[in-house]
Amino acid sequence: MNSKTIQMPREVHIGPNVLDEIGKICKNLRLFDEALVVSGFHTFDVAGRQTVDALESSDFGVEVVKVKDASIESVEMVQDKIANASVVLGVGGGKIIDVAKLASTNAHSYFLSVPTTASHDGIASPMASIKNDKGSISKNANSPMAVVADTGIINTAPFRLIASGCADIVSNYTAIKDWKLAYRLKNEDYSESAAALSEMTAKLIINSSDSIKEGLEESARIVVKSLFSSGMAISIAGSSRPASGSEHLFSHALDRVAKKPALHGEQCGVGTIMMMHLHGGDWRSIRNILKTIGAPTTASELGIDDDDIVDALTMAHTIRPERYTILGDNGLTREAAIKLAKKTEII
Ligand SMILES: NC(=O)C1=CN([C@@H]2O[C@H](COP(=O)(O)OP(=O)(O)OC[C@H]3O[C@@H](n4cnc5c(N)ncnc54)[C@H](O)[C@@H]3O)[C@@H](O)[C@H]2O)C=CC1
Ligand SMILES: O=C(CO)COP(=O)(O)O
Ligand SMILES: [Zn+2]
Repeated sequence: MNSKTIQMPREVHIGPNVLDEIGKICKNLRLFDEALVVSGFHTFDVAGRQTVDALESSDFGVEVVKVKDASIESVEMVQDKIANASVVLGVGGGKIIDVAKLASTNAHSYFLSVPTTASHDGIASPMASIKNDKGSISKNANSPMAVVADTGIINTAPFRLIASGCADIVSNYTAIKDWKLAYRLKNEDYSESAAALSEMTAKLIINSSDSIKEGLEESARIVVKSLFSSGMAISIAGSSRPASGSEHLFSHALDRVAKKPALHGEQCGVGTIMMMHLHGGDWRSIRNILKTIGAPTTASELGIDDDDIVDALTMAHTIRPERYTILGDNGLTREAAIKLAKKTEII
């Protein structure tokens, strides 16, 4: 039996105003002197400035770099700025955290994940989804040393972002079905524990769907903890397989074809409805759960043209050819894609 290394965050700080403690958190982790804060242009105002102030009040020298996308160029730009920083902090949404995560890995620096929204399950995972002109590449990275999730800040984000995070978790259902299929048909490595954790996390969100409401700090806390658990399933598996299957391939394809893509989790949620149908599962219950949460369930709710949905369905299998899913090696024909999207009332 070959050996396996599982990386997980050492600490998770979750609650209102934990961001004010980030300087002390870094010192307790034996991180000193210089820090690099990576943020988005908007999220710097949301939490980046506050992060800098808290670090400086703990005698850190702080440099700031702002990025706008999750491209390899952004990763390299951040990497070049790490220099003497003992720690890199990603303060923002999924793209910001992924860029900071991969840049710090490449520069052999420590990384702290400071999510400003609960919209994706990359806050604690050891993966970074980097975009290129062909789509999205899931790259191995180091898990964050710590996650500092200020639910006071996360709770003030537009509720659409939290609903998107819930949809990203619900998508674990079809991801696991695809993973089991690849295990049976292609003898792909499969982890029962990672799959069980991933499915349990999705079940938790489904069972809480009635109580996840806008403006409730408790809702933000429930979703952050679920996103964290989903990230742990990715850690145990050593890949994004427990949380990323055919529904994610559809979302990554949409990112390429849509004029204005929706949020990652929103697209994955709609993809889950259709892929659950392909798996012969209860797609209507997935749709009802997403409706209860307040996540999109149709092309028009995503703000995406019907043709783009069909185009993304027909090219999804090409996004990551090595990842076998219900889409098979040749994917959907255009006619089958139209039929699927209509049957599930996406278009
Ligand atoms: N590495 C991993 O394991 C995973 C990575 N991902 C990646 O994460 C990305 C999706 O992340 P998202 O956060 O959904 O999208 P995003 O990072 O593209 O955008 C988030 C948006 O929300 C805004 N925002 C963030 N916090 C806010 C706040 N408190 N108030 C107001 N606005 C706020 C940001 O300015 C930005 O416009 C995708 O690239 C996806 O591939 C998703 C899941 C797992
Ligand atoms: O989005 C993810 C899990 O929710 C990561 O998946 P990818 O590996 O498809 O980028
Ligand atoms: Zn996802």
